[in-house]
Amino acid sequence: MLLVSSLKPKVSTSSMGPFPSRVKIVEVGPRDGLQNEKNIVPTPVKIRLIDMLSEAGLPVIEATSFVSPKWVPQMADNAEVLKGIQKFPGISYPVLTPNLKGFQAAVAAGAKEVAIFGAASELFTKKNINCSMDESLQRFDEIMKVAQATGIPVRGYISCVLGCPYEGKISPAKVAEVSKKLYSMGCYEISLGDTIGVGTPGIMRDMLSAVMREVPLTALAVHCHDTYGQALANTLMALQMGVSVVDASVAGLGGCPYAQGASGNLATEDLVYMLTGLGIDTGVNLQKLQEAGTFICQALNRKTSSKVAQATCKL
Ligand SMILES: CC(C)(COP(=O)([O-])OP(=O)([O-])OC[C@H]1O[C@@H](n2cnc3c(N)ncnc32)[C@H](O)[C@@H]1OP(=O)([O-])[O-])[C@@H](O)C(=O)NCCC(=O)NCCSC(=O)C[C@@](C)(O)CC(=O)[O-]
Repeated sequence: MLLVSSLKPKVSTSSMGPFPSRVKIVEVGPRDGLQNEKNIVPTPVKIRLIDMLSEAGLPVIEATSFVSPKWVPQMADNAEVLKGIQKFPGISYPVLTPNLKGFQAAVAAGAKEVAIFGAASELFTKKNINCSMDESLQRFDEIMKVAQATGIPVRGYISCVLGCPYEGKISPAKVAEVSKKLYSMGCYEISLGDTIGVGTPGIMRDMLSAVMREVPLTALAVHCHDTYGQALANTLMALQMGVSVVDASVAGLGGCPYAQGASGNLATEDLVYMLTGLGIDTGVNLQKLQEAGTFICQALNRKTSSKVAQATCKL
């Protein structure tokens, strides 16, 4: 016979409130989803994908990144992509900028919002953007000063929040410290990335509890990769703790080229399906989103990683 005490959840639920009534989905497929693709995706395909995602009603679509083309050749057509997409009213099309050079190129190509990207790991920062964490913050500060002077909102990413491919475990205190720095610098939102998808809901809870002491909940987003099949569960934990901004990638595409072992992001289709089931509003049309997923998978000659798309596939 099972004792009642053994049925008690091990995870404390003291920090959990009701789910948010609305969730903002940040679609990262065109950038995070494609950046690791070996074969260069034709620019018109990238543009069509973003237009289809706009038609599906995603409120934020990360369009590309203004990084070194030697480091990430797939994003070398950043200006053409940004200039070529239809800009739907009410939808933001942010781009990644690692330094002032990238920021200036992005603005010249018409970017109205950018994202800087740091990490809670010294080794990952070196591998990803070739500098120390302190140097990265100096570069971000340079971007922030010009962005604030020109009225460009800046989002901040922190990678490796639940584990690092080079350093292993990352303490919640470290993530909280970096989050506080980026928020104090002026980032309007901090996206917490489980870059290699090693986290579990308990670790997510501990990390978020620490970050929430430094940054208002309304300024936090989660960005989960699905390497160990935990992305949806980790996201659900974040939602239960009050986070209302979630990054996801159509068809579950994605992965950072400088994070060994990184696999795809949480599939946007699966996220929308779960949120709809919970009665949480996203403004996204699942049917149109799936059409975008089918389009990009056909273009990449790839099977979708979205469970929802697999389940509803007519073939
Ligand atoms: C940061 C750098 C540029 C430093 O790279 P570096 O080699 O140290 O840069 P440098 O300043 O010494 O310059 C070297 C060359 O790059 C050029 N350069 C310099 N900056 C730029 C720029 N912005 N755009 C275009 N070109 C640039 C520069 O002009 C020069 O050109 P050369 O004289 O040799 O011809 C490089 O390390 C880089 O581009 N890294 C980007 C890596 C990347 O994109 N990673 C993936 C995104 S992060 C991610 O996926 C995680 C996330 C956000 O999704 C969240 C999560 O899941 O955790």
